[in-house]
Amino acid sequence: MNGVVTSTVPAALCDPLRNRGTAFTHAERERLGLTGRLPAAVETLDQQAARAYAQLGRQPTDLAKYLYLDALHDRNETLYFKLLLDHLPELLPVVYDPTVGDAIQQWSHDYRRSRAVYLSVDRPQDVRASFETLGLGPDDVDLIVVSDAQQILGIGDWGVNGTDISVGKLAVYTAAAGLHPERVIAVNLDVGTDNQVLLNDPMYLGNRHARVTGTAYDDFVALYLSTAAELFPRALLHFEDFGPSHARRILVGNAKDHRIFNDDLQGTGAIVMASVLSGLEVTRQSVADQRLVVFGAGTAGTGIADQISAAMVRAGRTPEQAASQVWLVDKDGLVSDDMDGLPDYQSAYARPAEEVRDWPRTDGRIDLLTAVRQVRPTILVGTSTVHGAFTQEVVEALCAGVERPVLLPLSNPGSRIEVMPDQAIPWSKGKALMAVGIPVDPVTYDGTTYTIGQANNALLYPGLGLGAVVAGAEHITDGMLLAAATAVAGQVDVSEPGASLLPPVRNLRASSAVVAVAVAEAAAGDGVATRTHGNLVQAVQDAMWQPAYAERAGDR
Ligand SMILES: NC(=O)c1ccc[n+]([C@@H]2O[C@H](COP(=O)([O-])OP(=O)(O)OC[C@H]3O[C@@H](n4cnc5c(N)ncnc54)[C@H](O)[C@@H]3O)[C@@H](O)[C@H]2O)c1
Ligand SMILES: O=C(O)C[C@H](O)C(=O)O
Ligand SMILES: [Mg+2]
Repeated sequence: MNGVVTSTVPAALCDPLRNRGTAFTHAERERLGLTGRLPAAVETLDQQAARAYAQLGRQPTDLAKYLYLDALHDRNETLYFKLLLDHLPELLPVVYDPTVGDAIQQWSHDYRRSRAVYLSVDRPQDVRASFETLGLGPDDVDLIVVSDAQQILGIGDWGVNGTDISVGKLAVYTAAAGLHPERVIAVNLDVGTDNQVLLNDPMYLGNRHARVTGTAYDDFVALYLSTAAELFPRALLHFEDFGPSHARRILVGNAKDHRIFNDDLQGTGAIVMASVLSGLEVTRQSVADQRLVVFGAGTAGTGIADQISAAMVRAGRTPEQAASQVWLVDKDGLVSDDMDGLPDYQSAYARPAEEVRDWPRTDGRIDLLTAVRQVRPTILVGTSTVHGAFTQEVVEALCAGVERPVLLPLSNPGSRIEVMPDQAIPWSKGKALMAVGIPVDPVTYDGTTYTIGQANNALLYPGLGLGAVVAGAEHITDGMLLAAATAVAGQVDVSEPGASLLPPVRNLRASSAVVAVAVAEAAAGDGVATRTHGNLVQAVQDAMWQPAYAERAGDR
């Protein structure tokens, strides 16, 4: 017995939420059974952070940095978030997009451990027990991020490797908006994978069969939803990176009964709405008068079309008029109503075949360039995953059509983006009002420096989630999404030439707090709030977890 005890790492050093390593005082070390198990120095969190940051700096690649931070996350959560928060613009691209995409591709090879919950379609009887192992009660969980990893970023199906998109999204929730790290759960729904590389990789850690589909898939998602909602009735259920055929169906089918949020549809739609609102500040136009072309009409693209057309309706258009100001271009070209087998999320915006009968075609399709020439869009969005799709010709045609087009190539990661700003800004002669999904450097053209905002849902969903939690919102309403978008756009001053359309990542905590207040107000206005607060600004501040050691070691 003795031998076992002395060779075991003490519990206080193993629990990442309680561990404070060399910051434990001597009295705490004694109380927690750590006497003699740490070097003599007693450090502050700042001293530890300085060492960790130096260690991080010695990692040779972003992927190595990701793995270093991942291990730190599993060792000492306070220190991890301290580091993240102190260096957010530098580290967000490491723990999140784009590096998380590389990490996911390597995940089974790099696997050490993770606190995520893995739910296997082959063991539905384990779903409840898997959550119960966490030892959390009905009031203990604010948020669960789940992914079935069918459409990770723009890199497709990564099966159980996609676990880290849930982990990464949660890290951003905590870093950006102070969601309490102990009150959140990352979940992977392992329904198999159609990724042949994974299925033939001896290291692959997930279920080694094709994705289940049909009723078996639907039943498993329903089981997840009902179990999570029953065990953690206050939790917001965030869906991430589901495939296009499932994402919308799951959201629409369950929005009435569950506190459910789809980030790729709703979060992306809202951050794009924020970019558009800022762009309209520059052009001094109404959203009601916009013409939107979406290239890549999947989950994100149609979510964006929904949000922008909903805003047109709020600005006075009928739903039919709003839909008539949207054009979708997908693999088979411009989406028109004579196409066979259109998915429902595209058919809502299909153009009448009659209207486009005389438009020029290439190989029978109306391509993006033609659509841009014909429509003269005021807003062009890219969510296609097709790198380079916004060619010089397309950008020039866009600028020939309107004075200051809004240009949003949003595909992630960088290897998928439709065009980089350092190309598009000169091609547009500085006219395009741009934002992109990944962090990029400013572009100087003709004496003006253009700061490119990051139209990534990460600038929006953390504040949205925090606001929903503070309000105890039963649903995420369109009003809450628009409030979030308006609050984000309200934080930028676009009067200077080249100004960013979105607030900078370095202000993300403050920006998220502003979003949270607006969202909680909208939740109350829409009648979905279950908690009221005398002073909402203070309530939001109080709800934001800070990376600092609690008074008494061992307390969380
Ligand atoms: N910036 C953000 O916040 C954000 C949010 C969500 C998604 N995204 C990005 O958007 C992209 C799409 O994500 P998704 O979840 O919507 O994926 P998705 O698979 O649901 O949609 C992609 C769509 O592009 C279409 N497409 C593929 N090749 C095409 C081509 N050659 N021409 C025209 N259309 C083509 C597909 O048919 C599909 O409809 C990804 O790169 C993702 O990272 C960005
Ligand atoms: O995860 C991101 O970086 C944004 C978005 O959710 C995506 O799927 O690309
Ligand atoms: Mg996503």
